[in-house]
Amino acid sequence: MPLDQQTVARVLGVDVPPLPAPIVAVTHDSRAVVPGGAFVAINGFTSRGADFVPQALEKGAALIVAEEPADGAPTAVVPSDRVALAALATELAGHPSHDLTVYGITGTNGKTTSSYVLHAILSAAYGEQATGLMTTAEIIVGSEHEAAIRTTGEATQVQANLARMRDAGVQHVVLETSSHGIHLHRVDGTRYAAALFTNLTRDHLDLHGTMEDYYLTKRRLFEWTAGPKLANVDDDWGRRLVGEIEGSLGFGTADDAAYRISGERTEGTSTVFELDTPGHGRLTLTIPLLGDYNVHNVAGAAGIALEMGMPPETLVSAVREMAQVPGRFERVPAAVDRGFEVVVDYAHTDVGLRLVLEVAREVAAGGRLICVYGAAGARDAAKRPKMGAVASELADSAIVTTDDAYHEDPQQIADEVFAGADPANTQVVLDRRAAIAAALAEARPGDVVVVAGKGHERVQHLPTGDVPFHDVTVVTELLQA
Ligand SMILES: CC(=O)N[C@H]1[C@@H](OP(=O)(O)OP(=O)(O)OC[C@H]2O[C@@H](n3ccc(=O)[nH]c3=O)[C@H](O)[C@@H]2O)O[C@H](CO)[C@@H](O)[C@@H]1O[C@H](C)C(=O)N[C@@H](C)C(=O)N[C@H](CCC(=O)O)C(=O)O
Ligand SMILES: Nc1ncnc2c1ncn2[C@@H]1O[C@H](COP(=O)(O)OP(=O)(O)OP(=O)(O)O)[C@@H](O)[C@H]1O
Repeated sequence: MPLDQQTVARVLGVDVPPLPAPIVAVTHDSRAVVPGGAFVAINGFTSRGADFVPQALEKGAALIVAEEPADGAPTAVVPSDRVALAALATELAGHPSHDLTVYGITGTNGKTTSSYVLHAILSAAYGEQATGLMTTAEIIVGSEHEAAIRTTGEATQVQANLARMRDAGVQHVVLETSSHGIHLHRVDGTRYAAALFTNLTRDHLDLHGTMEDYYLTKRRLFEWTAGPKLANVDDDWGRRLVGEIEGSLGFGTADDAAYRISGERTEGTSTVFELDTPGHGRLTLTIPLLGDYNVHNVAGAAGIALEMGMPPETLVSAVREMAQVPGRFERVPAAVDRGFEVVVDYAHTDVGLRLVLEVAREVAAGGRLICVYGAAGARDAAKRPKMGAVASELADSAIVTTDDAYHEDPQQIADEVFAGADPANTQVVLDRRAAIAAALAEARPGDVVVVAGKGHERVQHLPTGDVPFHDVTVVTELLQA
């Protein structure tokens, strides 16, 4: 609903200049301004929103919102540009989270997988049309799927997607909530009904500086959530969270976990485990996913579902029937004819890489394990040599290649990765397609090739520009060629 001057002033908590007409839209991007809309000029990491005010005015902006007055433009001066953006976006969208049940999932690793698992459980219980999902991989509204750009979009996108879901009749929404999302106020104005914390390991220190700050940022999701809150108590930070936030429960293998995992075993391509629950006794869950970490991902999602009142029978059948998660230990069908396995996985930290290679080693049984991987540019560089060390330790043959280099030199990144690797089993092939081709050429029946780092992604960000690249598609093309 358009916002008149009085409403804008109330929402922002500051004086607002007279408006020619109620504000119809809000954006932080001058290129996306519509006539009669508000432009929030954000002081960014790389540029100043203030520099784009003339463009916003040219496009018909009726109001500028900024931390500093903009010369010659009607400006509402606010204490925080990003807080203001979220407040206006939420008001314009009509506070959609108040009409929805929103499940927030945070943590360093496992957010996307846990989100898909919870979405699958909710879809089984309430029907596909009643559920929605916002993750790194996709945005799902009922039966419509679209590729996502980021884990947690800007507040304008979050609120617009929630509104879209509400208007389409969706009732239950799983919202993957990154620490960037929390820190940069992208989820302000979202009311969470339940929250899940998967774990915390070193990542994103370029934004947070310290692990303590990273933790405190994620903790805010639990502070905001009145309903059920579950954290992984096998993780020290998760344990701390349960201790600090009243009403939160633990899940994991630890004896004191409210939702306790035990008896994990692999049966073919499935994993079976027991989940002791506070309200429904012991459940046996069979999941089409491999690896300890996926047992944790399912246990957390299952705990949240049960805490929210899901019948246990629905949960048990939902996780058994759930589909593969895009780009998470995704097996490429075209490889099966050749007698080996190619697995595409989103692991992009040393911790993630270790986990996926350990599972792949089990799948390989007596075969060789070949790993193609790289590290992203413009992100925490300290993990690069660690990834090199992990790949050399766990794979028989490792090929360092280019991930998303962004503005960084791919050779420089590869050198930093290689510095931690064992040269005896590691080579560098910078071109990602050529690296994958080299790995496939090496593979023999019984081997497992892991292509790590990009998972579901369909674009590679290079210093020379963005190019289409989807690991599963490239592997399939190379195998069919
Ligand atoms: C580090 C980070 O999060 N950066 C975000 C930040 O960028 P920024 O502050 O540097 O923006 P900027 O480029 O300096 O521009 C400043 C302002 O000018 C505006 N502008 C810019 C150009 C123009 O022509 N007109 C205009 O109005 C921009 O829209 C922006 O509002 O604000 C921008 C707009 O608000 C975001 O798009 C941008 O996300 C970038 C694309 C990004 O890559 N973010 C990643 C790191 C991210 O958020 N990842 C998390 C975590 C994923 C995980 O868990 O691993 C995620 O949730 O996806
Ligand atoms: N619970 C977990 N603990 C540790 N590692 C995990 C866990 N779940 C998944 N992983 C590893 O991390 C990779 C990414 O998984 P997933 O996409 O579910 O996490 P994410 O938190 O969404 O990541 P991102 O924030 O980067 O989008 C997986 O491919 C796997 O290697």
